[in-house]
Amino acid sequence: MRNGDFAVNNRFLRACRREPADRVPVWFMRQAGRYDPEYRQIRETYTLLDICREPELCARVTRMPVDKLGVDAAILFSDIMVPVGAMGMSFSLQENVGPVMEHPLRAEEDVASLRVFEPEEALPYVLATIRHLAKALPVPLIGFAGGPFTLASYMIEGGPSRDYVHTKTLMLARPDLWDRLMSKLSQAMARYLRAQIQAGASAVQIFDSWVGSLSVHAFRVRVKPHVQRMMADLADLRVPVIYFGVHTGELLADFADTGATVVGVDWRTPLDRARQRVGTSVALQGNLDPVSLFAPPEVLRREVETVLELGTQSPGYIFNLGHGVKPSTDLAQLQRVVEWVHAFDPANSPYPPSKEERA
Ligand SMILES: Cc1c2[nH]c(c1CCC(=O)O)Cc1[nH]c(c(CCC(=O)O)c1C)Cc1[nH]c(c(CCC(=O)O)c1C)Cc1[nH]c(c(C)c1CCC(=O)O)C2
Repeated sequence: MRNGDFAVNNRFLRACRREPADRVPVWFMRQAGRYDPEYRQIRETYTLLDICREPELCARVTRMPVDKLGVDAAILFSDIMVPVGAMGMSFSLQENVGPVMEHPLRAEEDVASLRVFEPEEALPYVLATIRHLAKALPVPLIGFAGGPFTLASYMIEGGPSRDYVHTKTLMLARPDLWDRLMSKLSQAMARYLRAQIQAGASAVQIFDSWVGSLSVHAFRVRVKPHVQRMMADLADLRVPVIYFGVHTGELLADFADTGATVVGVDWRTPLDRARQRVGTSVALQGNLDPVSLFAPPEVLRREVETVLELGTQSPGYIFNLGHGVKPSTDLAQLQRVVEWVHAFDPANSPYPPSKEERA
């Protein structure tokens, strides 16, 4: 049994499929993290990668926001860099910086030596965590992987970047090598996501967080075919696949055309405009500005309702932030947001859905 099968009426999975749900479903990117004092306490003893390698602890951390916030889905606690290690590249996760590679990828041989790993052999602890969670969680579990552009950017830059000069230079100067790198990354991540789904994940999200740094043309020619292949590789499993990045306003139509079930939207693009761009074949997820959580509650409430009103104008909507929860966020603000989202009645929205949609 796949996690989530227990609830055919599950609101998160229903919204992914653009089916009517009793309430608007809500979860938060980075919902397990430093805003939670209990998480910070665990991090005093364990590194992030220690947590990932310890299935019982990792399952506990994954579950914490479900119990504390009342969200409608859990996201596996891990990091997009975990499978990069399994591909043969060493890295560290540096506090307030992000992933830093031991040796950045630059040459032909570096791409050739990347391993398209076997998930059960290379990352058994991730799959053990999912199996553990699939039995115990009261809500669906979202598995995830990094998108090929975002993973390539960390590998090539050697760490976080503002302008992706090395990454884009390789893409422009060596399109053949770039395509080989994209092929390996998308194949490895599709296999990894397949293994997560087979272990019990009910949906998966591809975090291509930084792909919005590309022009529409570069995305179409150099990245989109690989994302389409990933989606096609997973299609037989029939679970929702969410594709997300920031600064992707101009890419949204192409995102919808990858074969994704759900398109994640950052806070810059209003959801009604996002809907015009993606059409009606996908669900939308997003897109409250994570900084809104620092506003006084009454201001936050208006921000949440604006997002809800725009999101619920068409079927298939999942409330989320436009990017991850910031570490200094107040946990009580997240609790309030969940409460307000669940109290929201799409029928009382200024843009009520049709009778058919609410049937
Ligand atoms: C780009 C990216 C990374 N990792 C991830 C992305 C894509 C999402 C995004 O765009 O934010 C994905 C990720 N990383 C983590 C999760 C866990 C699940 C969840 O969302 O709750 C997820 C889904 C844990 C983590 N991964 C990381 C933390 C930070 C806290 C810690 O070190 O314990 C967490 C909770 C470390 C990390 N790892 C990465 C960054 C930029 C950082 C932050 C560095 C810092 O601010 O200290 C790479």
